[in-house]
Parts: sequence; structure tokens; C-alpha cells
Amino acid sequence: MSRHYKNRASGCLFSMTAVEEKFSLTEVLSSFKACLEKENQDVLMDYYISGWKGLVRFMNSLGAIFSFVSKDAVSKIQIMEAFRKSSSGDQYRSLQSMVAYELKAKLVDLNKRAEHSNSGCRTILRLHRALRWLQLFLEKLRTSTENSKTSVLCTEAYNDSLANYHPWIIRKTAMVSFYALPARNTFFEVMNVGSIEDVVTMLGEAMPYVSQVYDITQQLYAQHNLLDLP
Ligand SMILES: CCCCCCCCCCCCC/C=C/[C@@H](O)[C@H](COP(=O)(O)O)NC(=O)CCCCCCCCCCCCCCC
Repeated sequence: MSRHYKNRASGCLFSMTAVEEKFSLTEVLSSFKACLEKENQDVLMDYYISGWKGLVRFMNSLGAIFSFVSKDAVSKIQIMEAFRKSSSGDQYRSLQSMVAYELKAKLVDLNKRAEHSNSGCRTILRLHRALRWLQLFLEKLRTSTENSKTSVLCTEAYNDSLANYHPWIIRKTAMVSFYALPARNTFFEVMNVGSIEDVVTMLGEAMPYVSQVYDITQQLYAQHNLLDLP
């Protein structure tokens, strides 16, 4: 009985360690590098989604206070996964093919949410705007100093990005939740990358790919007049 208990306990401990070890921000951000198709710079949906899934996992590890954010991100990820698994899944292979397909088949509500209220185009647009927040926040974190406050860095990044698209009540809730962010050191630790210098180096290498994904998507949406989708 006691041996059984011991085995179960160590098995459990082992699996927890394995999960924790595997989870580092380096891998999460590498999805955004994998997103970029070499030949034509298409942004590949599966890697885009897996990058977001990793970010959500990371956010969940910061505490339940962010569950209102992660719920929204998860529901958007699920919408995109459902498109990818549907009979038109091939059309959602990349952001470029999705835009071409949904526009041609008139599957996007352009002025008002109606019968296509959860199109791939408007769903990705929400994640795309959040990617800008991530870009700004991580850049601030990378160049921050020992005395920098994560809540301040996060608020500044939010005000320069997502806040412009959120109603007052969401902005207020978001701002309050930022005060619950862990301190800079803890933040670097949770990333599971190594020393602060290692994190700074990793971010310096990984963020250009995130920026590239952001820029290509921004250009794609601008070109098709999709930046204000309801
Ligand atoms: C690190 C702590 C996390 C801070 C999160 C900062 C972003 C705050 C966003 C607040 C969003 C509140 C939830 C509601 C959003 C929706 O109203 C709104 C509009 O959607 P709708 O048009 O379908 O109605 N949705 C959105 O704008 C999309 C928000 C998606 C947010 C995803 C944020 C993921 C953050 C990932 C954190 C990873 C941290 C890594 C840093 C080391």
C-alpha cells in the first residue's frame, strides 16, 4: 500500500517536473519563427495557433487573476482550430489563404457583426492586436532595469496597443489586473529560460520573428481593408 502510494507520488512528481522543464518561453516564441514560410512569407496558421496556445499557458501560470484574459484568447484559438479541422480546413492553412478564401466566399462581416460574426479574419485580427501588445511588452521587459515595475511596463504597452480597441470596462479591469503581475525577477524566472542575461539574449533573438509575423499580418490586413473589422 505504502509502496503503491510512493510510486504514485513519485510518478506525479516526475510528470510535474517534466511539464515544467519543457515549458519555456523560448519554445513558445519559436512557434512564431516557424510560422514564416520560407518561399513566400506566408504566415502558417498551425504555428500561429500553437504560439498563442503557449502564450496562454504561460499566462495561466501567472495566476487566476488573468483567467478573464485567457478565456477570451482560448475561445478565439478554438474558433480557429475549428476552422482548421472543418471541411474547408485547407483554406485556413495560412493567414493569406484564409483572407483570400473568406473574402471571396463572402464569409466576413465587413461593417456590422451579423451572420458571419466569428469569421477567421475578425478572430485573427483580435489576436493580431494582442500580438502588438506582446511585442511592446516584451521589448520593454528586455530593455528594463532592476527597478522597473512590470505593472508599469505592461500598462504602457497596453495603452499603446490593445487599449485603443477596448471599451472602458475592459480597460479598467485590465489595468487593475496588471497590479497583480509578478515582479520583474519572478517574471524572468517563470519564463524558464535561464539567467536574466539569457532571457535578454533570447528575447533579442526571438522578437524579430514575432515582429515579422506582426508586420506581414498588418500589411495583409491593410491591403484588404480589414483592420477595422467589427
Ligand atoms: C502577462 C499578463 C497578461 C496581460 C494581458 C494583457 C492584455 C490585456 C487584454 C485584456 C483583454 C480582456 C479580455 C477581453 C477581450 C475582448 O473583449 C477583446 C475583444 O474581443 P471581441 O471583439 O471578440 O469582443 N479581445 C481581445 O482584444 C483579444 C485579447 C487577447 C489577449 C491575449 C493576451 C495574451 C497574453 C499572453 C501573455 C503572455 C505573456 C508572456 C510574457 C512573458
